[in-house]
Amino acid sequence: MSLLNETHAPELTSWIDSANLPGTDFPIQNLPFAVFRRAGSDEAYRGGVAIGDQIVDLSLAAQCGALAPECRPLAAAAGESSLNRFMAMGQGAWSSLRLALSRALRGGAADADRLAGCLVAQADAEYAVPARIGDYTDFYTSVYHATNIGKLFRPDNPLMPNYKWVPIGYHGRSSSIAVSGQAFERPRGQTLPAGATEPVFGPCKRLDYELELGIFVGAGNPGGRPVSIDDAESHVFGMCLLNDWSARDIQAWEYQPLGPFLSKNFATTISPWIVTLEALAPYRRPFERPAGDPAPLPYLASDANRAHGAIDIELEVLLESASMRRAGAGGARLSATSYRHAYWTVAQLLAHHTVNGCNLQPGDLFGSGTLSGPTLDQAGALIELTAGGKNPVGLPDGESRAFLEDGDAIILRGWCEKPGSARIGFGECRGTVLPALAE
Ligand SMILES: O=C(O)/C=C/C(=O)CC(=O)CC(=O)O
Ligand SMILES: [Ca+2]
Ligand SMILES: [Mg+2]
Repeated sequence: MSLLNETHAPELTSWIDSANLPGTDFPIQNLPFAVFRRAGSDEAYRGGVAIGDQIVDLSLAAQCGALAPECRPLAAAAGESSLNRFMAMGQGAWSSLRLALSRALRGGAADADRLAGCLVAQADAEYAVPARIGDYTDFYTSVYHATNIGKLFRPDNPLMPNYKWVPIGYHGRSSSIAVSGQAFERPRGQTLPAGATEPVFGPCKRLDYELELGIFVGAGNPGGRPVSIDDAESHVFGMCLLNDWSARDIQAWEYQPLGPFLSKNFATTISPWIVTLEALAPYRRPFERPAGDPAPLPYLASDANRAHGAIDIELEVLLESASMRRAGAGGARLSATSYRHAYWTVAQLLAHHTVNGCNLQPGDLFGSGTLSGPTLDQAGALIELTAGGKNPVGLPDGESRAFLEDGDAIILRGWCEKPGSARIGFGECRGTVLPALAE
């Protein structure tokens, strides 16, 4: 069965000119969802869809008459101050609204003038976390990250024997997830200095980022009713960029035996735009395991997952120091990789999460886990790029970084691109480190 439909046709163009420019993240084939309002206003936040450099205000679009009557309740749900009710409506609803918007935004659309009255420029907008995130789970799906970081934390046993059998994850903290633009104080906590036998308390000295994708659950499942691998993707609303800020010195001291706790729960930043799985359909590819690796257990395997379980999403991390920001120089690229290197697919993560009877709810969020690729320049965290801080990376302003300094901003970007298909972009995810609170 083809995953493609008329909304993916590469020749489609919009009556909004900026959506037709080469290199835009948001052509008419993308149509990602966010929650926004005019920056600095006290307007209510509402749902919108990106098109070029504009946002279609879905709360207005539901009433403007440009959409077919049967789609207006869908636009009204997606136009609320969080996307949860729309997410709960399921894949048929998401697909119907996407098709209606695609048709209404195409060149020559009959009611373009009505929809034109529902546009807000992205340059004038500010964003909110797009859903009420009830529960947040962070996975560990890059075998390269697991091996690299495992060597640093557990030199004798870098890749644990369970890794190739079970998708590893931990339960994170949903209420400290914020949208791109987040700034947070450097965390303080307990660490064990090298060679010491007792911990000290103070500001984190090894603050790191993690390049991840976020996966938003759409339709949930009741407790006791696992989702099969073949149904799993119908429960996924879409994907965003995610930075799992990590205090490595706090992590190294606290993580055994129950996993990360205060080292990762102080801040997590996501991009405002959620790109639907439907928009990503042209970039699906076969999911392959290296020869000799064990076949997944049957509940984690299916023909469809093998045929197109992986997704080719290009990813990059940039660092902008305070001095680079003052100079207006923009960020410098630290690394780039692709989501196609992941060891577990989105469908496997969701099937695994529910296999014990665990329920998922609309708006729940998964982190993919740090997305490091096979070579060192594809590493998704500083601890890997700098070999635990031993080999600092140089920056264009002459400074270097073993770990993050106060004032540093980390910018994540993601996009899909190939000949014969429209570019599908994720926008950006930016977060800034503030100095720690005074002792
Ligand atoms: O290997 C470890 O002990 C810990 C690794 C992590 O930092 C956990 C994590 O957040 C998982 C990931 O992002 O892949
Ligand atoms: Ca992580
Ligand atoms: Mg985190």
